[in-house]
Amino acid sequence: MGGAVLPLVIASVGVLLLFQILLRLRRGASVQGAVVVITGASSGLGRECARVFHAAGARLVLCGRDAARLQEVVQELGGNSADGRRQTFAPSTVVFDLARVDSVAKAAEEILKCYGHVDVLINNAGISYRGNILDTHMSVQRDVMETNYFGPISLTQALLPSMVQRRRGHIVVISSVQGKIAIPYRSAYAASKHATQAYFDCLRAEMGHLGIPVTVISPGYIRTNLSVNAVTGDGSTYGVVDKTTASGWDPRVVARAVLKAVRLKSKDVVLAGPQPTVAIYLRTLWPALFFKLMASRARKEQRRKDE
Ligand SMILES: NC(=O)C1=CN([C@@H]2O[C@H](COP(=O)(O)OP(=O)(O)OC[C@H]3O[C@@H](n4cnc5c(N)ncnc54)[C@H](OP(=O)(O)O)[C@@H]3O)[C@@H](O)[C@H]2O)C=CC1
Ligand SMILES: CCCCCCCCCCCCCCCC(=O)OCC(=O)COP(=O)(O)O
Repeated sequence: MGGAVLPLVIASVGVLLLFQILLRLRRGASVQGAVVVITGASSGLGRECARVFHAAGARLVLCGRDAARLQEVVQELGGNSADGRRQTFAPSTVVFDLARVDSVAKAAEEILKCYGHVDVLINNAGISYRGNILDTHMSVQRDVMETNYFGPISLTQALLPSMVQRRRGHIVVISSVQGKIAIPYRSAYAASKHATQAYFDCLRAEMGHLGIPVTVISPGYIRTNLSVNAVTGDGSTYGVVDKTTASGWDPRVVARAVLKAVRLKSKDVVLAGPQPTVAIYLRTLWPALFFKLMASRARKEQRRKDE
């Protein structure tokens, strides 16, 4: 009996490893020719997603507030071309401010006019925040929520009926590790990302029987302009490249992971190192310890500011 255990364990580990390898090798559905809308495509992760999805043959609709910066991306990606192996397409652009809900419905109409339908919507645009709650204007709390939450959900709800009608489509949202754990001095940002996680989890459940997948992607720090563009408690721009941002993941790596998640129709993806990943588990499994660690982090940061 004892002699049979070892081979059984070895065989089980072997099967598990094989399963892991097969999971990694999965490529999923192609995005060749798919109509992919990317918000916040003028910089950072959105711009890298534009590069990656363009190279994979997607027909892009790039969105942002700044027409000139979007045109730079279009110029860089180039016109229609076919190299025998893959056809790529010149992107279209739609310029609008996600924080102005009235402009979002009009923008959705414009987006639909580009190709008549949308296959994948990537809600990527967002803004971060730095400040303590005591000194933060209520208007800042609302503004961050408009850009990061109400904007993306308005665009999603405006494009969803055409997806439901076609029984085809895929909704993706770039949330953050801070959609799963709340860290000090990020109230507006973490709250907007927690709301995002909740809304798109509800949407996934509601769209399940209609065959429209919903993917929530939660990255850790990425090397972009997010901290430079962040808003502070009085509404001014933070304007600093934080060390955490500067030492974050390469946006090209994150963009490739976004493409993979779209191809595999993944439901929920965390793209972060061991610390944030452990913190996410700790928040659920040992909340008392997590809260202690966050309080200590807040004290340290306050001391640093006071010095
Ligand atoms: N960088 C990081 O460490 C992390 C980032 N993320 C998330 O990744 C996403 C992309 O951010 P990232 O690339 O890092 O930051 P960037 O600041 O480089 O890019 C943000 C993009 O969002 C667009 N944007 C901002 N406000 C609005 C608005 N009101 N209306 C329309 N577009 C807007 C900007 O376009 P423009 O100004 O041209 O209008 C810009 O293209 C965000 O949702 C962010 O929360 C998640 C985890 C970590
Ligand atoms: C290996 C043992 C680890 C023990 C775990 C201790 C808990 C450590 C706390 C870790 C907190 C991680 C916070 C990560 C935040 C993050 O990645 O945010 C991503 C962003 O959205 C960045 O936006 P920001 O504007 O804050 O730069």
